[in-house]
Amino acid sequence: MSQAGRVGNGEAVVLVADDDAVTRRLLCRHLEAAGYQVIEAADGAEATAHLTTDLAVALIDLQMPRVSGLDCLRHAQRHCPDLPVLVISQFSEVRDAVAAMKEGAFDYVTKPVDPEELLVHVAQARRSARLTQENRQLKEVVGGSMPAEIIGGDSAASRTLFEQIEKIVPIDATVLITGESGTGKTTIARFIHQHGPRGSQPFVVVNCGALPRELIEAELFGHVRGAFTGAVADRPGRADMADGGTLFLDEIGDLPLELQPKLLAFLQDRIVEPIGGGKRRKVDVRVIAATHQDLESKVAAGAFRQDLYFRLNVLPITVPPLRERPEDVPLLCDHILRRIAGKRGQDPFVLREGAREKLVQHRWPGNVRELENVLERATAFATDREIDVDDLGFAADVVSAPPGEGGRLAGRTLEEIERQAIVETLEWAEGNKKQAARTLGIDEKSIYNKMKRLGISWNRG
Ligand SMILES: Nc1ncnc2c1ncn2[C@@H]1O[C@H](COP(=O)(O)OP(=O)(O)OP(=O)(O)O)[C@@H](O)[C@H]1O
Repeated sequence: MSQAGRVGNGEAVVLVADDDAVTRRLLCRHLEAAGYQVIEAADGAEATAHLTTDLAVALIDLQMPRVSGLDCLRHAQRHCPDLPVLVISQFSEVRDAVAAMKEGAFDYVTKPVDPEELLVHVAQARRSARLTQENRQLKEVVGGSMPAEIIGGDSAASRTLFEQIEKIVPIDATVLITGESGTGKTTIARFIHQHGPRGSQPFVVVNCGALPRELIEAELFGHVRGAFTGAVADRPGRADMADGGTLFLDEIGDLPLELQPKLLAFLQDRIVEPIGGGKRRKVDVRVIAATHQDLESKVAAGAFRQDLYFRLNVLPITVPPLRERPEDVPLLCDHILRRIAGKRGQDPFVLREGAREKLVQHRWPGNVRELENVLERATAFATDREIDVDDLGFAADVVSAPPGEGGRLAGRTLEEIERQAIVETLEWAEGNKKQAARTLGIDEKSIYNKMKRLGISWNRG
């Protein structure tokens, strides 16, 4: 059961999910009186069906049948990460509410809910979500104007890469950047944008791998009010926001097959057509796409359209993995260490010779991002300004053990075994956490939590 109330309070829509009809009605009445639109859900399953990015706030009771409040919260975090969730709990369940906050709930309200308090919480949640969203959008748009530095050039592989980039920069055509995770594809995309003819215009990112499939089209092309459940206002897409500048399609290999014809049509005529039949608008954007996947194999396997691949692959760039350009490691280390010290307002760190050698020899399955993480950690733990091998925190024996050759399990702690399983799977998945999580049979959030707990520094950002 769901119903919309009267429009007001900036047309903000609040989802109220509670199986207790009396409480639910009461909450709805308070919110409607304050001018909010309200959508009701009588259990967790109904609530998850209504969780969309167009909600302003979700109020979710922790104890609900079918799908628990905690699972609704998790669903919200996966599908609409910017949506603030307020959990409702009995006073006696405050511990659960606090646990929900640890999982990402914005705040909690206890039953019986005080109307004044409720409205304050909802207003705070909205304000905070708006700030986060604006911040992120700003970062994504103006991020293109923060100078992108590409360090390297001591290896033949990176010299060839730099020559390619230099040639591509002034040509205002579509670029396809391929390479393992963490090799610098996004950095190169920004660099090309900044130094090319559109450098003063926006650089707008759409991460096709991070967005749930049902949201990608709306993010790209926008939607009109009423286009789908929860689309309560017109919203422009990122292709619109990029007008005049560059649209960066990250993880293009993850674009679902059913959306590929739409992107192809857009690449052909640059016309943005919002979902729900809004006004068609021509935009002027340069497209740069990137992927860590082998698109040719995906085409051969029927998972990526060949015509789209050809449209994207106008100016191809392949970024070599760091292990194929070890000569670049010292340069990168100096650059990263300078950046870390600058950020912390400290004097530069010095890499001792042994540590430098170790870093050059490492295979870097997570590439430059892994190198950054290792150095961040090493500088945090170094007792003086000098970084030694021990500061690198390589669980060397574990990390370098090839998959399946980790030795006998008996005599080792579960934590060690878990750590090894994660590290090896990440290596195998070339740093791709989504893929590693899938292989390990856990969800993506769990792999992040486990990595944090076990101190594995393999962040993809
Ligand atoms: N050549 C380089 N010079 C300086 N910094 C670099 C270079 N390559 C990568 N980096 C740094 O490494 C990190 C990862 O780079 P980036 O995000 O561009 O990689 P990516 O290939 O886009 O990764 P993913 O596939 O995971 O999105 C960034 O912090 C970036 O600044």
